Amino acid sequence: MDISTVNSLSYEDFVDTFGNVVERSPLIVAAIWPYRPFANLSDLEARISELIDSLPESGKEGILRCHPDLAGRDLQRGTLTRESQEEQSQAGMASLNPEETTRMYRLNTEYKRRFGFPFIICAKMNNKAAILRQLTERSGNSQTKERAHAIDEVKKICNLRLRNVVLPDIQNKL
Ligand SMILES: NC(=O)NC1=NC(=O)NC1=O
Repeated sequence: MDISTVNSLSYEDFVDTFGNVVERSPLIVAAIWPYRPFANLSDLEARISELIDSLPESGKEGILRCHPDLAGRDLQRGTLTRESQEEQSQAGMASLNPEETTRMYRLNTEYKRRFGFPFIICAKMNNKAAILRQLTERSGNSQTKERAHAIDEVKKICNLRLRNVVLPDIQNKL
């Protein structure tokens, strides 16, 4: 849809359409609906980013805790959201061998024990090797640095999900 269609949505339709651009956190888009009309896709992205940044650290960590592990319980059970399923599969998380699955589980468990939220990376911008490398490298970060890094990844995931629904700005001008 184009940005004028986005701006014409009722808040119910807006939340129905965009409610999962931040994984399992529809409150975020419900909160920015009153900022319409959005000038373009970038404006919509900026409003979401500003809302996230305005949250206290506990709120940011709450967003992080709404994300499923990569190659974790939800993937195994088939209970991932449609978006997460597609993203994780595309990054090879659904086709790990037993050794890789065990390694992901062990690293994810250690990461969650250390930080109190799951390891988050924009799967669509990475492959299996990059994800494992990042999970290892980022596990050494401070709480503050890692929370900020994870929020940046949430925004990348959000922006890609938005592009699946809203035509990028340039197409509106053609
Ligand atoms: N823990 C995660 O990073 N999860 C995810 N990243 C994505 O890009 N999709 C997910 O489900």
